[in-house]
Order: sequence, then C-alpha cells, then structure tokens
Amino acid sequence: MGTTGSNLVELRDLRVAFDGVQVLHGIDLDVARGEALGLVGESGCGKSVTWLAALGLLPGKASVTGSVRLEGSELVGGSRTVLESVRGSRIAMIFQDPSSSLNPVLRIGRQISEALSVHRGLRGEAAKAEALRLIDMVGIPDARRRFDLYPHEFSGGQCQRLMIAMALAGQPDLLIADEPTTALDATIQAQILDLLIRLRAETGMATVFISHDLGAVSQVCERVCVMYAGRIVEEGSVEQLFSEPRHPYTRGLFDAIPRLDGGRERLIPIPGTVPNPKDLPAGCSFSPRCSRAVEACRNERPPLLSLDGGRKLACTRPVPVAAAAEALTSRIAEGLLQ
Ligand SMILES: Nc1ncnc2c1ncn2[C@@H]1O[C@H](COP(=O)(O)OP(=O)(O)OP(=O)(O)O)[C@@H](O)[C@H]1O
Repeated sequence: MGTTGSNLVELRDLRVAFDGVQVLHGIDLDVARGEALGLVGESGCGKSVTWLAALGLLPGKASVTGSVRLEGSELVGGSRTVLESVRGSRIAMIFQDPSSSLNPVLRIGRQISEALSVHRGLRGEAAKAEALRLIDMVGIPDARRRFDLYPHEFSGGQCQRLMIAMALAGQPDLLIADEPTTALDATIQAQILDLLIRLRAETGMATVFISHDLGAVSQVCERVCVMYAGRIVEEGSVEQLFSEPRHPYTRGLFDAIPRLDGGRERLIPIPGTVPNPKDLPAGCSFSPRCSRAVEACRNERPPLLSLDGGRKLACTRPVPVAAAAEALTSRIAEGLLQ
C-alpha cells in the first residue's frame, strides 16, 4: 500500500512488544489531512501505545516494527533528530493530565514562549505576542495578566487549555488528544470538546481523539476506529458505526453506556475483561466475551476486511444489519446521533 496523496499519516503493520510481550498486533490506519478520527476501546486495548510508538515516545524496552509515514517520510527507526523535528512541529500530543506537559516551576508565558522558540524560532516580543495570541485563542481571558502566572494558579480546565496552547505553538498538522477530558467535570469537558472542534475548524489541523466516551467521539470526530486487544476490529464513519455497529464488541460498547429506562439508570456491561496481552485467547481475541461467538471464532482470527462504504470489520459473526440498525433509535434517544 503506498501513499494515497491525501493522507497525512499512514500506519502500516505497526507492532509493539514490551519485553517480548506483543501488545500491538499490526495496525493499519490512515489519517487524512484535516480529518478528525476517533480511537475507542476499553483500557489497555492499545490506543495510546499506537501513537506513542508512532512518535518514538515509548521507553527503550519497547520493540516497534512496521511503518509510520508522515507525508511519505518514515518515522519508525527514525533518528532522534528526525523524531524531534516531527514532535510538536508536525504532530503534537496532549494527555489527560496537563502536568505531563506543563512545568510547575515555570511561568506559563515563558513555557509557551519557549515552545515557540523551539518550534518556530520566535524570540523576544514576537514570541510574547504569539504566546498571548495562543492563550487568548484557547479561551483564557485576560491573557496579558495571566502570562506571568504559574500553572498551579490556573484551574484544571484552564491547565487543559494551556496544554492545548502549548501543543498549538508548533502549528502542528496533527493533534493527538489522548483522553483530554477524562479527568474533568461534565461542564468543563463540554467546553474543552468545543475548543477542540473550534481549533480544528480554525487551523485545519487533523485530530486523533482517543476516548472512552462515545458521545464525545461523536461530537468531535468524523471517522472512528474501534480497537480491541491490540488490533483494529471495526472502522467507519461516525454515522455508520453509531447507527449500525456490526462488530459485537462495538455493539457492546454502546450497550454499556448508562441510559435512563423508566426513571432508572440501566446499562448492559460487556462480560469479562480485556485479556492480558501475555495470554491472548486463540482465534478472535474477543470470542470469550462474545455472545455471538461460535467454534470458528475460537479457532481462527478474522482479518480486518473492507466492506461497502469505506467500512472495515474483523468479525466472523457480525451483528446482522437489521439488528444493528435497530440500535439506531436508542442511539438517537441517547443523544449520540442527531
Ligand atoms: N511502558 C509499558 N510497559 C509495558 N507495557 C505497557 C507499557 N505501556 C503500555 N503497556 C501495555 O500495552 C497495552 C496497551 O496499552 P495502552 O496504554 O495503549 O492502552 P489504551 O487503550 O490506551 O488504554 P487506556 O485507555 O487505559 O490508556 C496494555 O496491555 C498496557 O499494559
């Protein structure tokens, strides 16, 4: 598979092992210029590792193979210089915890100015003016006065905004937002999601949004990939997957969203847990938890195949179309689709 031209990033057969234990089993994934792609799946499915591997940010004990191309340039095995020139300037990553990006002992204005110096060569008044513009752009009022404050003088939501401002300093083509709202309360979460949507519209940068929150994914993203046990199991537009999830795991994620039923909160959890990467079941990794699994599912792992309409699915016994479509009504009721 070659570069298609419109893709910004192409992952091919990306594999990661820690101390010989394979946690990512061959990820093929494209991110087009300017698009918003959601990555969902339970904890431990490999969402973060995929992008940390792509950016060369995994610890030394990790073995990474396969290919990650940024507009045709290979990043896997790339030198430190190559990776440093990509990180921040071409691809920026933000995390759940702003303290991973903000230095507690440096004034915020200085931190953003330093990022501007590293990524764009701005210094002095030019760096300060741009830092003020970024602070303002992420929705923090009174930028000039706040410029000289330390991170602890901002609220959790504001620190999240400042982390986003730092990420924007390099004018990246791709922002990877790894659970950026998980630690925030609902009102602040909504504001940060709105900010991500607005910034993408204003800057044209692509966004990869990693989240457990399917509602948030439907707001921010156009396309979504579902990961399970280190593999992509379903992929399609938000509309396709939310209105007609075909993989029993995707369906399970939707059924596990709490909903009100006769005044009581109800959800159907997926039985069992994500398998330990050291001890993956034979065949389809989801089969031990899947109510639709038959013998063949336990013997043979289904490959990720392309369906009509640009969808992809790795399942021997997918949810029948009619049953998948039935779920649409409840999805609309949950407000996940308009
Ligand atoms: N530094 C590491 N050393 C060893 N194993 C790791 C390391 N980082 C991640 N893993 C393992 O890799 C697998 C994938 O982890 P990853 O963090 O990508 O999952 P995730 O889907 O992003 O989950 P979460 O939503 O909790 O972040 C897990 O089994 C995890 O334990």
